Amino acid sequence: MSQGTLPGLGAAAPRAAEFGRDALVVCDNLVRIYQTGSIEVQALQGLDLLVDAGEMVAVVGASGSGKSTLLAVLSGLDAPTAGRVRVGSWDLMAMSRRDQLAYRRSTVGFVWQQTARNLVPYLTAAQNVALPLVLAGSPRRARPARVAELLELVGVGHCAGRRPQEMSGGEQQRVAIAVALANAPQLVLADEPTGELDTATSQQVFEALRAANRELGATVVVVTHDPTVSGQVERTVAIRDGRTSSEVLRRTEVGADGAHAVVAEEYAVMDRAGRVQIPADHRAALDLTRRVRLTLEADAVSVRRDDGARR
Ligand SMILES: Nc1ncnc2c1ncn2[C@@H]1O[C@H](COP(=O)(O)OP(=O)(O)OP(=O)(O)O)[C@@H](O)[C@H]1O
Repeated sequence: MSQGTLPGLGAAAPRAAEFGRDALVVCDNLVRIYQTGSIEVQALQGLDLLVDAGEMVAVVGASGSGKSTLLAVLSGLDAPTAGRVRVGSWDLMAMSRRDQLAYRRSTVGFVWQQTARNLVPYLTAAQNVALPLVLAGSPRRARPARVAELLELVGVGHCAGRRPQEMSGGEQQRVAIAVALANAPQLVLADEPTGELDTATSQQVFEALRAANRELGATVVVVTHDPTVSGQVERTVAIRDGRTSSEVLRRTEVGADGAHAVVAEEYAVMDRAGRVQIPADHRAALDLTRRVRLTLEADAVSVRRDDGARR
């Protein structure tokens, strides 16, 4: 090969597209190991997740599967042990303390499960929503209109002058969403926001998150055990053992009679190394054990039991 061809070859070689280049949230092979004494817990074990700007995504999974750890990483409160995590233009692995503060004030809003943790108890709803505006140095004159707009958006304008103990749990959570939205974050993270609420109240809190998504364009990632919430978003991501294992996509179809029906389809998630987790019930039904036979077909890859000698 002559030396003269090398620059030409370099120019022609396709560059591997960066994983999730156009996504707002990129989690690439995230690992989080907690060390308590001699015990090591792998809370995230190579988790990949992409969320596009404007999406509303529910994250579900058994207790201990790593959901809260994922949200803590995305909120900038916790740092992963390895991997790559980016939100917008922020590389969360390489943030100084000052960056972390700026990130939390400008880019991300957070709603916790415990209603008491979200609001300052001795401030009214309006004062709670104004607080992040004050901390971000927003002009004093613009604040009352912004506060009123946000409280109206989440349906608790009537609570403006009340302190948290003078509101129901659902009202407090909706005020908490308004607080999270105050500085117009690109990303809103909610960890079990309806965990302490009954079904009817959960629906109101979910509607407030949906308003943030649809009307303000905020991208929302909500961790939930609540089927009322996970059943109403277009994408539900399931986490198992610190990895994304499956996704349910929902779309609305209009039938011949004009009626709307939601169609939900479940997909397994393939990681970047090509690994797919076969659900336990599928494995049990076909007695799939350690070794399986893979066959490439015209439009599918089949997975069959190894009927050869068991070793
Ligand atoms: N600070 C910590 N120190 C040690 N281990 C931790 C810590 N935080 C979480 N873990 C462990 O990491 C794993 C994942 O925890 P995580 O809270 O992310 O799960 P989760 O899916 O949010 O669970 P839940 O639904 O019960 O809130 C668990 O085994 C948990 O015990």
